Amino acid sequence: MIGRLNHVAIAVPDLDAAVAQYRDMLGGKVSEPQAQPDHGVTVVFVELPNTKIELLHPLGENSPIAAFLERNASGGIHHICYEVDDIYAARDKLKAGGARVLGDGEPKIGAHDKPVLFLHPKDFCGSLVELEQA
Ligand SMILES: C[C@@H](C(=O)O)C(=O)SCCNC(=O)CCNC(=O)[C@H](O)C(C)(C)COP(=O)(O)OP(=O)(O)OC[C@H]1O[C@@H](n2cnc3c(N)ncnc32)[C@H](O)[C@@H]1OP(=O)(O)O
Ligand SMILES: [Co+2]
Repeated sequence: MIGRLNHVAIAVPDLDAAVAQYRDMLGGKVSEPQAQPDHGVTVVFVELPNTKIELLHPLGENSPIAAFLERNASGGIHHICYEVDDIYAARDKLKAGGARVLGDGEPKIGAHDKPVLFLHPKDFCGSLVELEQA
């Protein structure tokens, strides 16, 4: 069911510093910051030849990454995003298998303008999983 690795997300306390580090020290190709108010984050993508790194910074009052950054003051790997061919079929299979689909269970439009869903980290080896419609 899961396909390509779309991105690995890193929550960062200082987005400008993270962008400078990825661009200037690591030589990465970085995007402009994109506000994602529906997701409570601002994102910057670092494009690698085989995947992307998503730098995440909280946006707004109830950001879902706020508690994570409180626990990880210097930042940390926050989620991994796999592509799936049919996000509704994937969701239904996961729910039937007892996995917790976060939020109201309906896909939201993600940073690539495609539907995304999140799965509870406690159900997947302690790692928050994002699924993105391929
Ligand atoms: C733009 C879009 C895109 O790419 O298209 C995005 O990525 S948006 C990216 C941002 N959006 C999301 O993350 C949406 C889905 N995320 C959520 O709904 C939330 O972040 C939760 C996953 C439910 C966690 O929320 P919160 O940290 O407030 O919950 P909590 O403090 O009660 O934590 C419950 C337990 O899960 C653990 N926990 C929390 N976040 C975790 C993470 N990212 N990775 C691994 N473990 C994690 C905590 O340590 C805790 O474990 P213990 O109980 O053992 O202490
Ligand atoms: Co993501």
